[in-house]
Amino acid sequence: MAGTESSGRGLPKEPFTEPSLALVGVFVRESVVPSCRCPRPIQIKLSINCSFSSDMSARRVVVFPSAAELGPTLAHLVASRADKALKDRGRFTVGLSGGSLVSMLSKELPALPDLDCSRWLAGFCDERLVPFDDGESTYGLYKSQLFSKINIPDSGVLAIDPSLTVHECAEDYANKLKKAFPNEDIPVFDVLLLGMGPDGHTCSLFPDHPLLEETQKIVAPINNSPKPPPQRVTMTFPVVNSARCVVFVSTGGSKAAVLKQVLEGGEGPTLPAARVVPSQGELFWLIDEPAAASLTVHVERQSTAAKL
Ligand SMILES: O=C1O[C@H](COP(=O)(O)O)[C@@H](O)[C@H](O)[C@H]1O
Repeated sequence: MAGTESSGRGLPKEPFTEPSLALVGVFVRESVVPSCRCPRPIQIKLSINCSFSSDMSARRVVVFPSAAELGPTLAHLVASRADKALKDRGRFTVGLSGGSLVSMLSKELPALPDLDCSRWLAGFCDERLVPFDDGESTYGLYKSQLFSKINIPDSGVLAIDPSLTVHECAEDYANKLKKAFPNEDIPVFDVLLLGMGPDGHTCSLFPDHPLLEETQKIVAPINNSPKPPPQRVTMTFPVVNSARCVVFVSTGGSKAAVLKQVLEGGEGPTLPAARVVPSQGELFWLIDEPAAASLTVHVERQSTAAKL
């Protein structure tokens, strides 16, 4: 929706547009129609409802010429939210995703000058249930490509235990999150970094899967992932939508069709990525021109390292 983009915590940016406006006028008076003998009250209700969904007003879709030009902005965004979190709460909590994000973050974060990750707590939005030395292990990839290059302590990384069964693993990881967020029923991450598959999945929340309706668990097991490997654990929507800031990164022409469906809607059930609507947080979609090729919604265009 053009002109209703927002920069933070659901507050409209510019031009100012009240996200929800409801005017209800009720007039009650006695009948003054001479021919009417009964002094029955006449009640007229006027109702004007202008509703803009707050999720739409909070979303920012930012398009870069290429993935290479998007990367530095992603790193700046993470670093700026980290600075704020460290000032406000003394630590920065971030949820990482696998897939194409691993290499982008591993290149861009260590390139930032003066990045201090000593008070970071990094978890995983989803994880594949494979040994850490398997090429499919998201933790394994981040350990070798990113954690080895930044000063995050081992205690600052919340990893799964791949020796457990998938159900035990989800429960164990949920307990680790609860321990890390002792004052919150649902962990509130400062930033969640998400990817989206060409089928519209995000985390390991796949289209038409019963896990999309999970409201009780904060982490769920999945035994039948349509994308290999089949056994995974994933954060659920209650956690994803509680974050202070959610950042999707989606690049390449193979994402164009699904991105259009997710950002503009269409026929059929709402895809998992479109169900990411932080209840009070920021929502960014950082995409490149090939991925944005079919979009008709309002987008912001940036050519180089932008400060978001
Ligand atoms: O399997 C997964 O895929 C998604 C999307 O990955 P991408 O390579 O298309 O960006 C990823 O976000 C998720 O963490 C991962 O487990």
